[in-house]
Amino acid sequence: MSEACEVLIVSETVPDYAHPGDAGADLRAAEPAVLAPGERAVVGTGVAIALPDGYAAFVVPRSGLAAKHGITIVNSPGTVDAGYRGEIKVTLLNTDARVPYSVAVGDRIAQLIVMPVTRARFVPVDRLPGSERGEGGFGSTGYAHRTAGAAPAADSDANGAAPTGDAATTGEQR
Ligand SMILES: O=c1ccn([C@H]2C[C@H](O)[C@@H](COP(=O)(O)OP(=O)(O)OP(=O)(O)O)O2)c(=O)[nH]1
Repeated sequence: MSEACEVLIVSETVPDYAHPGDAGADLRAAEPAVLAPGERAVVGTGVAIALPDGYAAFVVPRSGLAAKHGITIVNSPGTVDAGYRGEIKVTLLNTDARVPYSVAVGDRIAQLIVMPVTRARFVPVDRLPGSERGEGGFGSTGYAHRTAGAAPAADSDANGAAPTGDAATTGEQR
């Protein structure tokens, strides 16, 4: 892991990294919330930071909450800009179809990953340089393995649209 960068913070509790080597520091709820099945809520964390120039922080879900309770973040990853001085908030979503989820003050609801970011200088051109992938994407390389009966129709994608590109014309296994 690279050297720590200093992040100024205003908060009653400082987000902590649970283990050495963890990428994300846990963000805790500063207010309670109850999410009915399928419902979302914007939950404050009581944390405000000032990132150094050239850095951003990303608000990402906790895998435990996702796997055990179906709790995710609507706009994952939420982007915290270096110039943002407001409270970091988490837009939680309860994806469980039946069970409501309650958030108590102090619950760890998300994690914050601080990263250096590059700003692009966009250069308009008429044609892009060639590449091995070309325009292939959205499943163009197919599936690694499917058991019989579980495979989607070979000639359509998830929306029922016919594929384009080489796989469609060569009959390559998708
Ligand atoms: O999950 C998130 C995402 C964003 N933010 C804060 C930090 C970020 O710097 C600011 C604006 O976020 P974003 O740029 O994603 O919002 P927007 O919808 O584009 O609104 P704006 O017009 O304010 O930029 O809101 C959060 O607290 N939590």
